[in-house]
Amino acid sequence: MATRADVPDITLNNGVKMPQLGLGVWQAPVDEAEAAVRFALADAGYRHIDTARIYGNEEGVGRGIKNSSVPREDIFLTTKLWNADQGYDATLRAFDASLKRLGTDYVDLYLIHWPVPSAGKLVDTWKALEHIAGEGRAKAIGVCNNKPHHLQQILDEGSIVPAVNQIELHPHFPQYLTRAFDTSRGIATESWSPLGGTSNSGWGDSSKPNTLLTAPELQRIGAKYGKSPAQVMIRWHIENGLIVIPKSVHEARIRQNIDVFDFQLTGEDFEAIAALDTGQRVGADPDELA
Ligand SMILES: NC(=O)C1=CN([C@@H]2O[C@H](COP(=O)(O)OP(=O)(O)OC[C@H]3O[C@@H](n4cnc5c(N)ncnc54)[C@H](OP(=O)(O)O)[C@@H]3O)[C@@H](O)[C@H]2O)C=CC1
Ligand SMILES: O=C1CO[C@H](CO)[C@@H](O)[C@@H]1O
Repeated sequence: MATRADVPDITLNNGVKMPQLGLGVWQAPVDEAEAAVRFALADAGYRHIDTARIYGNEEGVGRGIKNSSVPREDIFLTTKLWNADQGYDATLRAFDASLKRLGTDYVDLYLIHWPVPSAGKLVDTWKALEHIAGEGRAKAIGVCNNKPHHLQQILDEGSIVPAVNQIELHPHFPQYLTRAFDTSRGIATESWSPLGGTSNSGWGDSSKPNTLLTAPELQRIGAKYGKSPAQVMIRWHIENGLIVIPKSVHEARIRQNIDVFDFQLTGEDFEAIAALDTGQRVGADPDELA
């Protein structure tokens, strides 16, 4: 069984250490999130949880953390500012409300959820995150769903370089360009929907079935190591230096998804996975999400 000691840390650009693998909880109702978080922390060796205001389960995540009996300081907790709360003052209020729901007095990482170009509030919102970081109530701050031209606004007008850019990233959509930009600016890239996402996941017309979890190529690679397609994909993110947050609410899968530290992909495996690039997102294009 994998243990906490198996999961490497990524050192962020401000020196904060972030476990490279965590548990995502999008679409987990509050009670399921509570149970999944408790199990992941207390029984499966996870020390990193990814939630968001918009997931509606911050209370459950907070309770799961408390019930796990793992000390808060040993856990890396991320939440995110929702689009409707952008703007300097609204962000400060939204952050306080998230902390209250989570039952904690700090988060390890606070992220702006979408750039929302049509609102024109990205930089003001970023300045509020800088204020929160200055108070020590977020150990690190970052963004989600930023293309290089969104990040450039923050780099030009902000004082702190984002620690993390959390973006859609999986074998169908490997995001080479944004990854290269992030790396060149010292920003860690974190993969969302790292397994290709949940089928019919609520993205409206852009919702697509998950074809990666049953992909014959990933099954073939996994068979060599006694691993599932999900484990092959998680290993692919890890070996690519990406932070990865697979979501599951099932105990066996939560355990399976952290059991990826006893095998290594070969060059041929990487080539076969690279061939799965279709350029297809499962989620929204950040320039189109208003
Ligand atoms: N910043 C952003 O804009 C976004 C961030 N995120 C974050 O990223 C996380 C992960 O992305 P998400 O979209 O949830 O999708 P994932 O790519 O993590 O896939 C989750 C789906 O895969 C299933 N699954 C998980 N493990 C296995 C396994 N071992 N074998 C078979 N099926 C499995 C889950 O089912 P089950 O639960 O039933 O096991 C679920 O249906 C989110 O939970 C959220 O925290 C996600 C979207 C956008
Ligand atoms: O993280 C995410 C999942 O939930 C949201 C929708 O409800 C998305 O917009 C977002 O990117």
